[in-house]
Amino acid sequence: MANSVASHTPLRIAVVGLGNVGASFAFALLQRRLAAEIVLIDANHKKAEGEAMDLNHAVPFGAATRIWAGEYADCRGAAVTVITAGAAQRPGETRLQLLDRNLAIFQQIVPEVVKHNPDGLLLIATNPVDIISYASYKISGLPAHRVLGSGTILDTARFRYLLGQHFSVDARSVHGLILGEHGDTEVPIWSLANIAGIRLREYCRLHSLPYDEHVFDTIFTDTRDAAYKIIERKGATYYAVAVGLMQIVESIVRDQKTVLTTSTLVEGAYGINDVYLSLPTIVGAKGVVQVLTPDLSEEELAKLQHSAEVLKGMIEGHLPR
Ligand SMILES: NC(=O)C1=CN([C@@H]2O[C@H](COP(=O)(O)OP(=O)(O)OC[C@H]3O[C@@H](n4cnc5c(N)ncnc54)[C@H](O)[C@@H]3O)[C@@H](O)[C@H]2O)C=CC1
Ligand SMILES: CC(=O)C(=O)O
Repeated sequence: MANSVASHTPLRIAVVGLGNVGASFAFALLQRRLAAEIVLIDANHKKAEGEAMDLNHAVPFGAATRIWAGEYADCRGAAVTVITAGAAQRPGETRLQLLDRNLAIFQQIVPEVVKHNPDGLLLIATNPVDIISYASYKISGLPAHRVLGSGTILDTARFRYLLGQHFSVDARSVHGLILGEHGDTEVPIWSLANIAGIRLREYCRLHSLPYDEHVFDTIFTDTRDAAYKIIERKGATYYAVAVGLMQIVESIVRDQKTVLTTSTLVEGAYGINDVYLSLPTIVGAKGVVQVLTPDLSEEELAKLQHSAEVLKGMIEGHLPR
């Protein structure tokens, strides 16, 4: 019998925008050895070239990955195109204030990506991420399950970290959700936060700890305002979001079906329609596999609906109809 070599398409991930977030993401992706090929695209091609050179010099230390600075045509065949291009917040600036600048950039980028890669997924990190993800869905014409935003994955991680610190429990064993906008109207879901399935109020009772509303309020405001505090100190945030993006990509390329608080199109859940925001979402090879809708308290539901209204107001005021 003649030997045959199975045809094999190398797994390609494209990154558009090689600033703080894009470069950190590419580095995390390389270390995780998730992709055979990583193509780096930036309006500043020299920046992409520099990042490709630097990352390639890490290849002999472990990960056999082909990395290069490319053009949009190189998005062809990419399983996921991760877009982190655009303006970032300056100290004191809100995410929503970036909208018009980043919308103009996405009106150029998304058609280019989709022209060369109509079958891949888009993963957006650029802020305001919920509205830019919604705009990308509209501009691309792709089905919504193939356009995801990083949403509140970072806020959920910050929340779990701070709760872990408070309770002296590994953050990975603390379960909590931040839903809604990745931004000022995001909602902490206290009613479901738990350690080993034990709700926090009960956990405090069992361990003779005070359930101090003031302390928990501070944990939430520190979660919500973390980006402002980091940007004030070091100018930008990038490591944690990069690892979060890597986790989303991992769940896609390995079809892991991890539940992540990605930003996705909401169509009817909690009475919310036609807006991208974060709900717990099963993410797999096709992108969004299912959006989960756990029972929320009345207060949480009202805050989530308010968050949706704020995002819809921004969409109506800024996106072409
Ligand atoms: N979703 C999240 O949780 C987070 C989102 N972000 C957002 O990510 C975005 C990027 O942040 P940084 O990397 O810190 O910014 P950065 O300024 O370091 O990098 C932006 C990159 O985009 C490139 N770019 C600009 N216009 C472009 C175009 N038309 N085509 C291709 N590339 C273009 C620039 O050349 C630059 O390399 C910002 O909107 C920021 O707010 C940042 C952290 C967390
Ligand atoms: C910049 C941003 O969106 C964050 O760190 O949450």
